Amino acid sequence: MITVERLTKRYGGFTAVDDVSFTVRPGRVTGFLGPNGAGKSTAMRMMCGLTVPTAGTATVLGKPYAALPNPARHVGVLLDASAQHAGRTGRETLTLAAIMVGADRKRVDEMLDLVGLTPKEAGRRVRNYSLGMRQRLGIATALLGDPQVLILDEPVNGLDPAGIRWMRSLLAGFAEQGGTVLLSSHLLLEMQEVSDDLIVIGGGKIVAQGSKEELLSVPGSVVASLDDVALATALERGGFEVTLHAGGGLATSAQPEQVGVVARDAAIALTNLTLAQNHGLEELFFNLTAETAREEVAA
Ligand SMILES: Nc1ncnc2c1ncn2[C@@H]1O[C@H](COP(=O)(O)OP(=O)(O)OP(=O)(O)O)[C@@H](O)[C@H]1O
Repeated sequence: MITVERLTKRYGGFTAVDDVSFTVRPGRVTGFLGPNGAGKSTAMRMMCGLTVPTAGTATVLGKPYAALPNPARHVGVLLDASAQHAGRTGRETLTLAAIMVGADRKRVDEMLDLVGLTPKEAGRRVRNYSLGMRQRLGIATALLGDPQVLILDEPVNGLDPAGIRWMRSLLAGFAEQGGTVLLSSHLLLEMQEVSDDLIVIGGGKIVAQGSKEELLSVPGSVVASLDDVALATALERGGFEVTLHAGGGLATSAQPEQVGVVARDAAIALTNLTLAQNHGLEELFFNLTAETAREEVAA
């Protein structure tokens, strides 16, 4: 469990993270989404004790990260896959991490195997790794201490399609065993696939949070009839919201069967009736962050 309460970070007069509160639950994969500069990395760094908050708190498993005894045993962190020592081999990187964490040395081979780095690749220096290989090594390091919580900044960045699929099943498996996963990504469709819960941030503020189902469900219908004006009046009288649909006809908060009943009672013939289309995370993302994106353009 990660609990963030009223977390704020100011750099001079600029507020990078603005009074942010959320909970990341165990047993779930939580996606942290937002446009460039939204404040994702800053918030994650504060959760891991790397950036000091101006105000508010972030706790992991009930304690500030820095107060956890041997934190890598509890929290696996991957904030910047490029930040690994370029002159060491992958195996050396993991072996050193195992010594520091106090993990059994045989975990090194287990983790290399888990993240799909071959013995030959593990023997190469990190400076010769592709971004995807660095991500795999970063994940191996994060998992080394057998943590209950994972905090991963853009972990699928640089992974090929097979790597993305592998990461998806790894994170789902981790959450299934009761682990807590927070990951940020720009890959909206990927987030839609992998996440159970979503937190959307824009301009340093949380603009939406909830389960994927809650955030992506668009209850309602699109309807056309022989008399849309009369149908709109009848629907509104029934307590439903009605707007003009961009593609013609009406969009309403009423479910198709409710539209059918209203139309029947008002003796209006329908010419088309469909469940409202769910345009997915991409549309949600652009709608929710449009205001901050416009501000950025205007600035
Ligand atoms: N040390 C710093 N000093 C001044 N401003 C900073 C500092 N660190 C981050 N910022 C600013 O805070 C804002 C949020 O940055 P952050 O890296 O958290 O965004 P992000 O959502 O992770 O973006 P991206 O997706 O591009 O990585 C940006 O405008 C950034 O320039």
